[in-house]
Amino acid sequence: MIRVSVAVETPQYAGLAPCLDYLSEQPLLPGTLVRVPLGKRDVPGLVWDVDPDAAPCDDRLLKPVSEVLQALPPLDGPWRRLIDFSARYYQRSVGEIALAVLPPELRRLEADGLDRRLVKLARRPAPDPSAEAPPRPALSPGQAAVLATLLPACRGDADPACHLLHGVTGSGKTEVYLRSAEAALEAGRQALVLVPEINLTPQLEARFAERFPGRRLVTLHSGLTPAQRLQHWLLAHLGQADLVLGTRLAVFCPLPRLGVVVVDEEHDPSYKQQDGARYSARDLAVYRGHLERVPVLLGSATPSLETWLHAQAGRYRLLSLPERIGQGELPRVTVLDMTQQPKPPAGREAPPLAAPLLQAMRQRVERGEQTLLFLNRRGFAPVLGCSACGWKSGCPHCSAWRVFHKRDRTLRCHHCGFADRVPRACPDCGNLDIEPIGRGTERLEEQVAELLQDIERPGGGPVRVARIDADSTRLKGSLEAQLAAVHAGDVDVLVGTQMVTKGHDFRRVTLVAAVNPDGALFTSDFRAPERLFATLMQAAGRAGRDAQAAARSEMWIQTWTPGHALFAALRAHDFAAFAQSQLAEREMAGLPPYSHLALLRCEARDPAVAEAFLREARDAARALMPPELADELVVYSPVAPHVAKVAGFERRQMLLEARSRARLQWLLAQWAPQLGPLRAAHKGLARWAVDVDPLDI
Ligand SMILES: Nc1ncnc2c1ncn2[C@@H]1O[C@H](COP(=O)(O)OP(=O)(O)OP(=O)(O)O)[C@@H](O)[C@H]1O
Ligand SMILES: [Zn+2]
Repeated sequence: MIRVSVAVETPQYAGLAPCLDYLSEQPLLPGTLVRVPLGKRDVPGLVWDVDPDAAPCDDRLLKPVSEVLQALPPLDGPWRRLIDFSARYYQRSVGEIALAVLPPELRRLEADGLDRRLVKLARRPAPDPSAEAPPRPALSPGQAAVLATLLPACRGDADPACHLLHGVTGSGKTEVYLRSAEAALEAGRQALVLVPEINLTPQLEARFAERFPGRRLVTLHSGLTPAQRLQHWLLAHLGQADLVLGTRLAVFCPLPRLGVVVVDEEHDPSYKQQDGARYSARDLAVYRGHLERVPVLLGSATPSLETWLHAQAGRYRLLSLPERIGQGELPRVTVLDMTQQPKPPAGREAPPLAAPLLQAMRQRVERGEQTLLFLNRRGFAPVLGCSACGWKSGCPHCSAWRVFHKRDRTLRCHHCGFADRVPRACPDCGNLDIEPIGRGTERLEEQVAELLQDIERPGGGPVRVARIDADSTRLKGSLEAQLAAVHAGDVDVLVGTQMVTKGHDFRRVTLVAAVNPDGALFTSDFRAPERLFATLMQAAGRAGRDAQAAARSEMWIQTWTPGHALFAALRAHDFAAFAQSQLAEREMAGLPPYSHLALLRCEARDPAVAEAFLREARDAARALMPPELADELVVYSPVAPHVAKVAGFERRQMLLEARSRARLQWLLAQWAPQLGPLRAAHKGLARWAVDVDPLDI
């Protein structure tokens, strides 16, 4: 019998070694999928590289491997190094990450089941390699220049590097992705393309499928059925899929012939996983490129400040597309000072849209063009209140208001999901006059239809108002149908949340308006201005994408803080200026990307339990710190986050801040292993997790 080291899904804090030892009758290559006994169960595991520093143990105590899934080629060395790195960096065990990123179906399968799947897969017809692709557009001069730098690396003829493709909205970044992928494919390699949310951009998938009809394209995201996900993953791993288009989890997809990694909208927060191993797929994509010596292409009109700083410092190669395709202009930005708008009569609510904006919308309707209204709040009203006694629709389980949804007459908590019917009268005083306070997309949709009801469309009939948000797109296929209606011109005004601001190539929209985006600025998160700027710039980018209409395209912003520097930069479409001013502020304040953070989060029913755990964790971290590092590493005391109570659990968090990534990693490597045992001493603690490079603070 031969001893093998196996990664199984045990959390790091369980106090077990990163991999467990088992016995096998035959030698097993690292990366082989096996099933092994653990406790009373049989669990999936991956044979891992033997750690030369591991303590020797007695073979007589070891159990044999239960089953070897021979039919699956072993996961290769670069894949295992990516997992090793992720585990180390995000403070998880190797097995926790390695198994968690396999398709759930694969983890369940036994050897027979896997064999059957593979036979079935082999019977699938391969795409016809002679299928003809539609003619490609001639490159713009900007695209040609960018590709001259990129293509040699995608073919494998030049040194790989990480590139930032900073291209304004509508500058044709997708065409650059397509050509980069094409170069890799022609060199016999595979391309990995990451997108923030695949369902939001069915257009992108369609464009890739259309461009490469003779190639096999697979998608990987959480919306697939377990069987589809396994099938797509297998095709990638077996080298039969040439292109993988997926969300953050696809960064871990095994690709034996990887040739290029593209990360579209690299600034998007959804690249960061918010539970389990809280990894950043964008950051891991960069690491993977480095590891496998393939070029990485990060694309955005509004890069994250982390990426922008890397590009400025020359660590990433900066490629720019400063102009829209067809020399189309970017929309003219108007900042509407809401403090200067006429006051409504006493006792009346101000209208949702200021008169000049409404006028601009009327013009669009009359010309048969579309307007997009962006309001980042779904539901009818964020709160319901009683004017007599001051009662408000709080959530009994969270420190948050419940949102009034008019369509099904419910009050719903967007944090814990708790919902019930809207009361007929105030639950506290019985007053019948309970009113919505504020406005969400549902209400805006209703109000816009009312405000525009007196105008006639050129085609006849009333103005058609539609809404796209998480509520209107709950049913499968409904988002695609609604987007198709917008593309077909069957909608005059589209009201929506962030969902409508991202990535869509709307050809008929000439006016985009942000209705009161200020709220986003008044949070304690230091990234709030960066996020809002990106959102507004992306939203503006949905207007005037048809070069012929670009000159009359506009972006309007209704704001109570028109003096904010963010709006001046937006008016000038000057990302660089905005980034520079934000970076200067961050540097002064010692915030990322000039410092590096880790957060320990936890929750308990009793806040005292959460706080006691964090206080001890804090003291443990401080005890580890040599005095000479006092100004390089700061360990903060526990605090409550913005929404402190969710679903009956009190949340608390504590922050570690370091001058350098290496220092932070050094501290984490010693501190994190202490947290498991520490947690055991705090009965009543429900959950806890270390979040390295947290996004929301
Ligand atoms: N070389 C080209 N010739 C003609 N049309 C092009 C060319 N490149 C891109 N386009 C078209 O220009 C439009 C905008 O391109 P694309 O959607 O790639 O922009 P983008 O930079 O990704 O924008 P965003 O950041 O807003 O998503 C698309 O309709 C695309 O088909
Ligand atoms: Zn709640």
